[in-house]
Amino acid sequence: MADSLIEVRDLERTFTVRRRTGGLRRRATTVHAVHDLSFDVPAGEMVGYIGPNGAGKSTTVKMLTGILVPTGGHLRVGGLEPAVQRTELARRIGVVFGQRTTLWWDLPLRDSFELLRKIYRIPEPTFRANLDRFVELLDLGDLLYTPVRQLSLGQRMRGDITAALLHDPEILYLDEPTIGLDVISKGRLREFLRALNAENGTTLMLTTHDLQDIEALCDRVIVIDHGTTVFDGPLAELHRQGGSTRTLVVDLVDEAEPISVPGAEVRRVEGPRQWLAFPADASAAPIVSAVAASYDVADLSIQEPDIEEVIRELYARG
Ligand SMILES: Nc1ncnc2c1ncn2[C@@H]1O[C@H](COP(=O)(O)OP(=O)(O)OP(=O)(O)O)[C@@H](O)[C@H]1O
Repeated sequence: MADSLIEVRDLERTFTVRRRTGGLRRRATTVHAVHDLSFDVPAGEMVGYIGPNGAGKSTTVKMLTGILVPTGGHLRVGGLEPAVQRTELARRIGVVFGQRTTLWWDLPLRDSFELLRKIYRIPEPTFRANLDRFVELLDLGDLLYTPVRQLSLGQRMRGDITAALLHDPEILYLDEPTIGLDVISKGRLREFLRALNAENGTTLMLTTHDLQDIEALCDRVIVIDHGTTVFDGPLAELHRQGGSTRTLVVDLVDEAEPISVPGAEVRRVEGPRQWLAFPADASAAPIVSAVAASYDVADLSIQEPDIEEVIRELYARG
């Protein structure tokens, strides 16, 4: 695809590992961490890259950032070959790892940022404008002179995100950015990332086990398992393929027999409350009308499909 910012074709990465076969013997075996992987990401997209443990997510991101060399296939990021043009690529990408920091542990945040300015040769006006903007948006003002090791996880994450964005990267890779954060911090971070994408057009590739991150941020999801794509499409399509359902929760005025209406099926009854499942891509309106027409209803609510369930099914099938 001509206008893809990230182009991955038939990508392969194998590792040779020596496994004990009993006694002192070891036999070399080949692990296919990434196998026959293909996808494209156009500029400005927010993509969720998910899969079970050991699926090959980190290996893919390491190849995309040039840390690892592919053993086969084709890979271009912004027209560059990551492992060969790693320095050039570094100026165009930002990387954030939820589990470890790229900041200098003993230095105040401000000094870490200053070092990054020098490393990336960020022009002074760009640096100052970006720093001011992110410090304000991420509420870092009071923390600039605190050594990184004294920051809480949420504060450190905001520092790491600022560090990854000071040089105006076109692509931001985020690996478990909300891990360990409380609900409020997660929400603020997601809001910030949405705004970054909308205002700067930054392409986001998000690797996470937190599917709420995906639901909050990504229109598109790539699911990999055993190193290869098992799903690539909109989140809504993932729900559809997973055969997922929405649930209409009906509170009747009095207890009654299970409700019988076309297009929905009673899954549970507890006193006057009944849970009716219907296909996630169907409209709730005719079901709500049918229930209201035939029963005395005190209250109604709709529960959205459980994405965790959908993903679990997909992994189980793979
Ligand atoms: N340096 C390495 N040497 C040998 N095997 C490796 C190496 N790096 C990764 N692997 C193997 O490749 C496979 C994919 O690993 P990878 O770390 O990419 O998975 P992941 O999807 O990121 O998993 P997680 O969600 O647990 O982080 C695993 O089987 C892993 O053991």
